[in-house]
Amino acid sequence: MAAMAAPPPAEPPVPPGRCLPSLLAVEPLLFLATVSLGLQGPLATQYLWDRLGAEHGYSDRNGTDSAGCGDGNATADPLRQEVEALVSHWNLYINLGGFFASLFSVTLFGPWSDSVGRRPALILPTAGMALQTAIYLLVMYLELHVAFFLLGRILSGLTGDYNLILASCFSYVADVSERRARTFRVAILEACLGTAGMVASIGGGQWRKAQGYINPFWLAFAASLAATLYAALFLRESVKEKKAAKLFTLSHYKAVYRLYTTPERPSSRWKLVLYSLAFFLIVTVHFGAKDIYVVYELGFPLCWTSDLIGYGSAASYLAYLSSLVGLRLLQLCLEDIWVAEIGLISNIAGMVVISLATTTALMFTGYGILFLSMAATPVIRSKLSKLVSETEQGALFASVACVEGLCSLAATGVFNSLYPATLHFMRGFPFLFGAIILLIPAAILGGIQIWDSKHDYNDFQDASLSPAKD
Ligand SMILES: Nc1nc(=O)c2nc(CNc3ccc(C(=O)N[C@@H](CCC(=O)O)C(=O)O)cc3)cnc2[nH]1
Repeated sequence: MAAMAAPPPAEPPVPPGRCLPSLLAVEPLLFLATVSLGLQGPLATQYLWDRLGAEHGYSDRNGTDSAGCGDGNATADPLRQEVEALVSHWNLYINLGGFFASLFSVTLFGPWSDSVGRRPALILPTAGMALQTAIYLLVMYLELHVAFFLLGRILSGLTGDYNLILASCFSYVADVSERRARTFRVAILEACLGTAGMVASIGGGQWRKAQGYINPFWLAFAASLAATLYAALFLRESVKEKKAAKLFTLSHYKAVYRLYTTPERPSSRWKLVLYSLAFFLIVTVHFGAKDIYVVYELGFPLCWTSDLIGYGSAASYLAYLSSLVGLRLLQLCLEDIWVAEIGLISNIAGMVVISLATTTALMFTGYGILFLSMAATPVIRSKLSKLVSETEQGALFASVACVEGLCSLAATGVFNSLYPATLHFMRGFPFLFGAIILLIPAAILGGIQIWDSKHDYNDFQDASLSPAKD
């Protein structure tokens, strides 16, 4: 693609008359919000288990951890099956409620933030998350009906939820980064996400075992409140030309629609669609694999105990950090898109090894091979961001956040039903399936790059001109 002569963005001015430090880093906010989310998810599921189990006279304190190793006794208990079904139904209602509420709000607030600035679009969803955690705490203290979980999630969904936080953070980074440095800045943000996930999942699990739900949930509340205060008091605005804009108008939805229908250049339209498709497939496979790691590791022949499962989870989160380092090093000698291809190869190879893993050593080898697997998504995010103008970043990342919400639903649906259906002929089949699916984004990214380089060749009519790097 020919380099557009975009000037590096000027640092946004510090608002006059503010005495508080004004930071240009959105990373701490994403870290706090992700810790809060990462603590809440498993704790809420576990709470549902114990509450619904107690209501139905089933008292297995270990809940989901005690699936047993290959003997099938634990899963054959009809009461257990009933509770399992209830928990997964409630989880599904809560997730669907949150998804549909945030679908409307993210596509409203995202484009709105292109006019009024990113800070309002960060304060609102973090406050919504704090409200949700507060409602969950009330449910736990007062033993209210679990349907209040759904209410809390829908209220948080209406303020944009975690999806809007992600969208606003990535738009923020796009606002403040130079085009060439963007991929790495996006990767840093993703690494924050991974580190926070690791802290929350390992710390949260141990803490719950020691003290129950309430205290870790207070931390989740504190983390989302801290994120809100950070956005309100410390974060500097990144949108350079703010203007007042009405919130409740259809024009915000139209801005998202326009992205895909009337982009600056004709070729941008199908590139947006293809990159989004590649993003959808990659993230769906990642979420889907995450969903079934634990059951896969608990079952025969791996039969992992809870501490090994903790190490496995840590290893899968480490991929965010190793991918960041790998991306930086590979960027020294390769174009971004080839770094993404290497990331996908690492992902495919790792998933194949995991699908065949019969021993602990082989399983960890698989996790090891996945060390570059998180390098592809920052490249795609950065490519997408460069296809639209500076004033459309909010709209773009809002649509990417919706794609990510869809990934979550698709992954849960496909991988959670594929696993039990293929258990009898190959336990690791869903991982192999994921590896095969990843060939599609690999082909899409390669195809676009080859098309781009041919296009540049035609434009310049000079075989010696190398394609511009962005
Ligand atoms: N089915 C399912 N499984 C999950 O584990 C899950 N986790 C979340 C928690 N939220 C999130 C959101 C974003 C990222 C994330 O890492 N996003 C990066 C990279 C995506 C990737 O390459 O996998 C990003 O760029 O958005 C992780 C967890 C949401 N839905 C889920 N859905």
